[in-house]
Amino acid sequence: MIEQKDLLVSGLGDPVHPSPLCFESAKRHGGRHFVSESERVRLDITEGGGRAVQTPLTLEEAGPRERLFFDPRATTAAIVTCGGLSPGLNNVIRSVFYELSENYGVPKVLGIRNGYRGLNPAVGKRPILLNRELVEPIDKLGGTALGSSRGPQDPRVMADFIEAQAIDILFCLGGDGTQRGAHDLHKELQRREAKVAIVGIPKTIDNDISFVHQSFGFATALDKAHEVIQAAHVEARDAVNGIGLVKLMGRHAGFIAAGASVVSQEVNFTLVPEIPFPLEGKGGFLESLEDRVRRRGHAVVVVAEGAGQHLFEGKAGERDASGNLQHEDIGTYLRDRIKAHFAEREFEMTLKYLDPSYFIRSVPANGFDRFVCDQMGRHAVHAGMAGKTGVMIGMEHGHYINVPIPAVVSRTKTLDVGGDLWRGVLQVTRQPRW
Ligand SMILES: Nc1ncnc2c1ncn2[C@@H]1O[C@H](COP(=O)(O)OP(=O)(O)OP(=O)(O)O)[C@@H](O)[C@H]1O
Ligand SMILES: O=P(O)(O)OC[C@H]1O[C@](O)(CO)[C@@H](O)[C@@H]1O
Repeated sequence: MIEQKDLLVSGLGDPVHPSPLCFESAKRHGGRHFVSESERVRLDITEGGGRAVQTPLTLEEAGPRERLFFDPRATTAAIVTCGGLSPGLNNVIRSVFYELSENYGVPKVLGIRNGYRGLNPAVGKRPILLNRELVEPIDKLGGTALGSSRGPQDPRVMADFIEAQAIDILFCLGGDGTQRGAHDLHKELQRREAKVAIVGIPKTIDNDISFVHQSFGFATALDKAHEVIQAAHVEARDAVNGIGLVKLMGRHAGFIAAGASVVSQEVNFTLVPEIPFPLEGKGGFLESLEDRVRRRGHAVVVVAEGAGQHLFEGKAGERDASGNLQHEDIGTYLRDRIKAHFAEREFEMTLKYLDPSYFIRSVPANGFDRFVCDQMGRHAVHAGMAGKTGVMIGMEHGHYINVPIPAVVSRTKTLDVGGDLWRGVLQVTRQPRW
């Protein structure tokens, strides 16, 4: 259960060391980066009896602080990347490294190999000492220079390793699972009264992490998904009664499918996890698709990985190493159902199925994401050096913020089906309002 105290940003102790950053210069540019502003938001938390209550949460603006908890010259930091890939991971690693080593003067930054696995010496590779030569070129590359993994590690074993390596700050780049792992680790270190800062940096192309308006990698994923949708549109348009069906990632949330549909403007049906749709019958997906093809000669359908799972009820899905439910493959299922539907009606049709899943997340970050990564990495360093712990860098209302991890993982962000993005999708697709 989340307690009120979990909703406050934890600190390791009094920050006593003067910061080497130039605050006068920051002030001349508006001072926004070091004046801590806060705002009130409402947070849904579930208490004992499953009652959802609304609790006000004070958010703290991220940014450099005048006094630090750690003496930069005596600090050891480490970076770990976990979960699935996302464009921009290397950019964040680079940004964290440069902010630490060049702006704060931290002498030792370790790269933890292959996610939390690298914090368990029994199964993981040894950390690498990051240096300028290694880190300098990685921003041009997709993936993560440190490697990643899924699957649990014992927080006690990880805490032992962190203490043995004398790591003062650990930056955990990953999705909601990674942030949960970071929280467990933070709790274990707190229990030991170890002065180690755990700072999360949100990573997901799915954009489903709370308190992050737009996570890094999402914009790049939209660019790539858009290219594939354009291909599907051209194929559908130039065939006789052509249908282009594109499956995109999005386990719990339809942000990629919805965003890419709006970017493309050529999509006629967008199917997302948040809105169960009727497959058959009048007004259902198949009938509506047939109607569209009869009227316009072609159609483009975008389906998110987590959509339509109600169609598989009763089937027990498998789980990955981290415990994430593996969805039934809605893409190939729809492909086969669409073909069967048109065959039954003896309605000639050509269907092209495109599944660009890994293509949209393994590529280098685009310009916008590179910018977000740079800022996120630097804010994470400011938080860590100030001794903030159990926090993740978020972004709300145009401000980077330090958010307590329990608040982050207390809810999953999903599409607001009454919001602007979904309204945009409905306008673009003109699909039925299921
Ligand atoms: N509830 C949890 N408690 C502690 N650790 C967890 C939890 N869930 C996941 N982890 C750990 O965090 C790491 C990454 O988790 P996971 O594979 O779920 O990816 P993720 O961070 O959610 O990213 P993605 O969005 O790509 O799925 C794994 O090592 C996993 O074991
Ligand atoms: O094949 P993997 O690595 O498990 O990744 C697939 C998952 O990664 C995600 O993109 C999240 O990072 C999900 O949308 C998807 O279900």
